[in-house]
Amino acid sequence: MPKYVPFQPLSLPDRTWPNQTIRHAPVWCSVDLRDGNQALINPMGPAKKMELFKTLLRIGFKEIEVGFPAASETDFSFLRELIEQQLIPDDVTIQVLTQARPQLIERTFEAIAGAKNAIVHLYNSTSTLQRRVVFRADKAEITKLAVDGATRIHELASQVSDGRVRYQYSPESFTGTEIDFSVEICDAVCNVWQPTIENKTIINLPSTVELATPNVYADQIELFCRLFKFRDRAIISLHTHNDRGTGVAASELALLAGADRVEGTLFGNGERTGNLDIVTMALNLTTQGIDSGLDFSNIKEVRRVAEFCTELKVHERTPYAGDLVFTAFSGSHQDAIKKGYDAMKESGQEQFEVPYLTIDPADIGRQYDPIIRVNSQSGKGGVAYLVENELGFRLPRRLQVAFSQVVQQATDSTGQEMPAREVGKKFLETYVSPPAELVYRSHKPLECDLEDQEMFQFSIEYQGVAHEVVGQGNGPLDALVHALTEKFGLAYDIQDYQEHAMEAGSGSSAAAYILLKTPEGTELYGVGQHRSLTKASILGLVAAINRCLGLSRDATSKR
Ligand SMILES: CC(=O)SCCNC(=O)CCNC(=O)[C@H](O)C(C)(C)COP(=O)(O)OP(=O)(O)OC[C@H]1O[C@@H](n2cnc3c(N)ncnc32)[C@H](O)[C@@H]1OP(=O)(O)O
Ligand SMILES: CC(C)C(=O)C(=O)O
Ligand SMILES: [Mg+2]
Repeated sequence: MPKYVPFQPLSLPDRTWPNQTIRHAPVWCSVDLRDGNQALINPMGPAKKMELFKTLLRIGFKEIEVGFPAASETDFSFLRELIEQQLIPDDVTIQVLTQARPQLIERTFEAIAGAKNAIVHLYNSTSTLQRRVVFRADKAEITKLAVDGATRIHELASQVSDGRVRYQYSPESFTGTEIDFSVEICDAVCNVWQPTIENKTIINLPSTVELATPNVYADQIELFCRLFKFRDRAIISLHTHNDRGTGVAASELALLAGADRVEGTLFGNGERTGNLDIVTMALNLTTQGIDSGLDFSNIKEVRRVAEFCTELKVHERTPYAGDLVFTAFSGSHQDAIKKGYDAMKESGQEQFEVPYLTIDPADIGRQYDPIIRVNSQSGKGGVAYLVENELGFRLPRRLQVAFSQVVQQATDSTGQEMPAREVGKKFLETYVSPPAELVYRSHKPLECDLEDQEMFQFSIEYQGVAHEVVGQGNGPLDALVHALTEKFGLAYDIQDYQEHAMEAGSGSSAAAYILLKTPEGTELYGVGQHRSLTKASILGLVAAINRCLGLSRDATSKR
């Protein structure tokens, strides 16, 4: 006998769910304070429970499972505090879990006394495995347990006069239960509760343990809905766990299969590998243009509260909320993200279309400036994005390539990420203010008789000595190059010149990019920035010359 036996999926060749799409949000129920809490190393005390409860209200949950009051004094008194202090808004229903045991049910009703709206959630396990090893009971005995529990709940609920009590039943371990038996036991419970179209019962079909691929769960839900006699008088609820890492997928596919409601927790906290991550599922809907009804516009705050209350960290790669999910390290991703943002800016379009990003980080209170980070895997796109973001320089393509090599050398040698500010600093010290043998002070135009030519006098310092040099050319840059060649024998050719106005906020100055070629054929960029475009250009040229001079200094010192 093999140690692991494959799950035997049911046969549903005429399944319809693959042809469906999700068009609206389900009813959400948070089980953070119960299923999430029961799975914590340090279960929440009253203060943490209250903080999380208030956060769940702010997010917009209208159904919240607040505990298992018959199992825990903390849960019981928390519930009493919520009710007695009138902390439950009228449009919010609290839910409480109980096993199908009379004393526990009675204690549960004591806990909810005075609540305006409550769901009493009854469960018992129905799977073949649990029937055999835990309950050692046959189907009839398991059904009797559920029916007796449902009956006691019905009796106690009929005595409640000051609030509305709704019913929920979970055939726990539904995924490991034969569908016929799940239907049979849910029908039996509903025969007791007699739901109506106006007063539906919630039938929660948990993937208590995720045993198979998510499509199998969807088949189970679709078939259950077809066979269940009370389908029209029931709200079909999902409750997935994440043992195979597909808790979200299973809930999404099962919604296609006809479910109406979903239980889960923030960031998927819960037993073992966790519950359904409601944040992910809700924001997946947002990315499809569907209003989830939940507010995650400040996801950092939601995460802070969840981490504080559960004492568990949200992983860096957790969808939407993780530290690294709006960060692209690799070059081609960075390049594409930059181009995507540029294209959106240029076209002014509202539709969010940026490669590699499914959601606008700003919509969930995150910023996109730390999206791009630079390490040795990065390329020109990301490096250029950071320089533009940090300093306002829009680098010409060849300069992007050149600077990304400078950054790569630095990150390769340290093996570390280079933070945005460091990238900016590296850019400035490499291209804008490299070590200066030549310093520009000022310039003034002189009379020039030659057509298409201009003459200038430049005040400069070269190797620590002040000079006045005169040169002529087709503009100030050409004139300075000629003056320096004549006076000091500095023979560099301008290969490329580009400029742009810098965006408002950076002092409405101009940036100029000068590519110089040395007599040996090396090409080096210099960059200038100034309120005057002419001065920005001269400063860029002087920076490029200083880089050329630095290169020959290095070559001499190596000889
Ligand atoms: C999948 C889920 O998340 S289910 C929710 C699980 N959550 C919790 O259990 C929360 C905390 N639970 C507890 O503190 C305890 O289990 C209590 C207080 C509820 C009950 O405690 P105890 O009575 O000491 O017993 P314990 O939990 O060990 O009980 C197991 C017994 O209950 C029976 N049982 C288990 N679940 C159920 C159920 N849903 N309905 C009826 N009986 C049940 C078992 O068969 C077993 O019976 P046995 O003693 O005859 O063998
Ligand atoms: C109590 C039930 C719904 C549960 O938590 C589960 O089956 O996972
Ligand atoms: Mg659960």
